Amino acid sequence: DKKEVDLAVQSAKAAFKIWRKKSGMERSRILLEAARIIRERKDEIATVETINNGKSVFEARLDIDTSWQCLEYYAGLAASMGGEHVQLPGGSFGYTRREPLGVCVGIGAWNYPFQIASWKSAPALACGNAMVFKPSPFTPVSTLLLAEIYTEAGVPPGLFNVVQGGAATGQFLCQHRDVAKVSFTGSVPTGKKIMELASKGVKPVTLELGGKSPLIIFSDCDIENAVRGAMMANFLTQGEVCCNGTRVFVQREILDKFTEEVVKQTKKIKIGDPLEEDTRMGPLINRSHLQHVLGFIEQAKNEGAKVLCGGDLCVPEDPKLKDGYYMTPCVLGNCKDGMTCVKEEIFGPVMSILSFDTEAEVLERANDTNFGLAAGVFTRDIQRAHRVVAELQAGVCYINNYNVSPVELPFGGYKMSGFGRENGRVTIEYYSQLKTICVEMGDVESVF
Ligand SMILES: NC(=O)c1ccc[n+]([C@@H]2O[C@H](COP(=O)([O-])OP(=O)(O)OC[C@H]3O[C@@H](n4cnc5c(N)ncnc54)[C@H](O)[C@@H]3O)[C@@H](O)[C@H]2O)c1
Ligand SMILES: C[N+](C)(C)CCCC=O
Repeated sequence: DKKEVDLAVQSAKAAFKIWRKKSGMERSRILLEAARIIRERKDEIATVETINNGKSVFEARLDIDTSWQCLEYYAGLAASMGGEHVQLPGGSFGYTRREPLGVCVGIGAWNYPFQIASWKSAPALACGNAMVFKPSPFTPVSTLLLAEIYTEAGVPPGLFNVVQGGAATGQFLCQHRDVAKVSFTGSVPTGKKIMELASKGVKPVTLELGGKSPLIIFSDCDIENAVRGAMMANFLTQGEVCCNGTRVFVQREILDKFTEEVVKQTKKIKIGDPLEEDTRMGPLINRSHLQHVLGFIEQAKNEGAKVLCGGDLCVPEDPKLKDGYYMTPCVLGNCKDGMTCVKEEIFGPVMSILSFDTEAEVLERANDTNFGLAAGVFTRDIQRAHRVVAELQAGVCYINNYNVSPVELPFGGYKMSGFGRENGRVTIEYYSQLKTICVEMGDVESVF
């Protein structure tokens, strides 16, 4: 509630006073220690994440890898954050300092709970800020492990605080007068509300929102690779991934061959207990979301799409899983641009296949959306690959791969998929502010 939010912010504010005085090297050492502990506890954290979210433990381990890698990356940058020196006439000069913002708020979605908390807190802390983080109420647990780890690694108590709650708690955080910035990951409707709330206090925001990304498969591609790419683009974390390439545009010459192979591979995905080593798809986040996703498939059928596989409620054989929120991953054929399944973010394991003939046509159709988070292209023609990504209206573009996320590269959207970035060097700019200092070496030349 409001009182707890205030306590968390005050505690972060007190810790910020200590943390901002530390040198970049000192902050770096503590972040590296936190990264080491995450690596050491990787299996345990991944297990908690699987119980938290339902994704397979195999995949959760990959999320934990990108989390400690992010801490290591910003630990590496912490000591080299600096400004510039500018010479002015008469021996005068100016310089800039890159300074932290203060108490930053992180608000997370439920699909990558530990990873989102790490991707926000690592650059925030590296820049000298404190953070109060609110995970989704559907996945409240794993972020607490991150707080425990930061404390064990040596950050001042309160520097990374976790508050639990839903929309009301998030609103208190966005409106708090001692909060300097809000970084949000979640849906477009919530992102708009957060931007509005933050604007009242003129607080900068980073918005990592939803998507409906295109994946373009040209007939000269390596088909096996393209099929693997399309699987990566659609079925990680039960399809509950913001940057998924759910509009799969396939050039007509290879449509049948590609579709046959993608359906074959989709049917092979092992669904079941996400804690088992060979499971590759667990349950969706909750019953209402499962119904929501199944509803999109019904609507797709009504609008003329053809279910090529999956799309059904799934009851695994294991009796302990009978009430789980499982569904079979779905491939939809005969899709057209105007269908709901092609236009709206489904956030479930549903791939829509569309055919195309020419490069110009597919670019026009791929960009015909309000979203702009990601896009992909599969081709062996390197000139075409670069020409196409230059035209795609998306913040993250993949050539001959999809949904990999090296932390060295910035991640974030165009258009209604948000603004600001996570990861990469540029994110330092989103968690710091620039101070200009102008130094006079002569006398004041007053105009009065
Ligand atoms: N671009 C990205 O990096 C990225 C990553 C993951 C998920 N997403 C997007 O997130 C969405 C799914 O996640 P979700 O269902 O948790 O999203 P959501 O918008 O419902 O909730 C996200 C977070 O915001 C909080 N919240 C809800 N209403 C709020 C309000 N009025 N003020 C402040 N906080 C509020 C929630 O409690 C939760 O912590 C999808 O649209 C997906 O594409 C984007
Ligand atoms: C790690 N991925 C797959 C690129 C997902 C990033 C966060 C999106 O929901």
